[in-house]
Amino acid sequence: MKQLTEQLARAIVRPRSRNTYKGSFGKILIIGGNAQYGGAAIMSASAAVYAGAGLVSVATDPVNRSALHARLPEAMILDASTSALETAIHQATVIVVGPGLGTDTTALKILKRVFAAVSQTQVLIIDGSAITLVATHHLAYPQAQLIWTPHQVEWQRLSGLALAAQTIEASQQAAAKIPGIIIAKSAQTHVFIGHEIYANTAGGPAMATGGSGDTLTGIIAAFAGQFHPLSQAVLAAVFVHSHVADIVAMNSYVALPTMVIRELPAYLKQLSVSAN
Ligand SMILES: NC(=O)C1=CN([C@@H]2O[C@H](COP(=O)(O)OP(=O)(O)OC[C@H]3O[C@@H](n4cnc5c(N)ncnc54)[C@H](O)[C@@H]3O)[C@@H](O)[C@H]2O)[C@@H](O)CC1
Ligand SMILES: Nc1ncnc2c1ncn2[C@@H]1O[C@H](COP(=O)(O)OP(=O)(O)O)[C@@H](O)[C@H]1O
Ligand SMILES: [Mg+2]
Repeated sequence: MKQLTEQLARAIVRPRSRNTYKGSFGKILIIGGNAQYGGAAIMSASAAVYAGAGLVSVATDPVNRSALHARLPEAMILDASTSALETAIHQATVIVVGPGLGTDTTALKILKRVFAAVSQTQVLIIDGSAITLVATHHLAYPQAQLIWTPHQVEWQRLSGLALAAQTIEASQQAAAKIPGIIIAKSAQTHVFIGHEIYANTAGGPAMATGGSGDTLTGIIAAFAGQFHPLSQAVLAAVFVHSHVADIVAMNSYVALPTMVIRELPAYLKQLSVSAN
């Protein structure tokens, strides 16, 4: 087992080349946020913008329009229930589906449309409600570069492993049957990539607050849009999310997602200029 450390993040978060534009840093589409959980999509999109994504769009319930624009004018918005969803999917390089999507029939319909529209070259991050829907409805895995971000209960649904049975060995065996990268989130997050296992060295109980996982999806998306190879970008994102929360937690009892998001640009700048 390998450790996820700052060294890995430092190696991938480098200064930006001069001859670039917004299209050079990923076109991210976040799909989620129903009428109840609009905040989840806003946190995911905010994390993507603050982690350096070039362009971020949010496909959501239209009820979230004013809140999203007020909180995050950098993001574009579309109604997830219209054919604008398919158009946006085709234009995106990295897609997140699930934060605050919900698990009702509307959510299931949206998820099936996403799975039908994505292509093999696109990165698809499957989180939260989308994981629950895949597990409960036994959906076929889509053709894309998949990244799964289950918390322990979602991992139970997806892998069939009860919480007490989620040993590293059992989780690795279950992960091997699912295509893509699995980020098994907990107080001790493990990332399963092929035959390799990475243990996160950062993070703590200040992160135990709603929206922490939604925030992680945005950071992964932004890193996948900016840095290569994908596996290193994902590993760096997991570390950076938790490490920035640790920085916030030095002076704060809770590392609220919005606080972590606000700290991202300064930490990424620091990483990019520090010697390897
Ligand atoms: N502000 C917002 O809009 C928020 C929206 N959220 C969205 O709400 C939807 C449901 O997410 P939930 O995470 O509640 O998922 P679930 O609906 O799957 O609920 C998981 C349940 O298991 C419990 N639990 C026990 N052990 C746990 C563990 N180790 N890790 C996680 N949960 C554990 C939780 O308390 C919860 O009752 C997702 O789409 C998510 O993105 C949440 O992220 C919270 C914040
Ligand atoms: N006690 C803890 N120690 C370390 N990390 C934690 C702890 N509690 C939560 N986290 C992290 O916070 C995130 C929670 O994700 P998730 O449960 O999906 O949140 P949400 O769906 O509310 O956004 C994960 O990245 C998890 O590793
Ligand atoms: Mg979650």
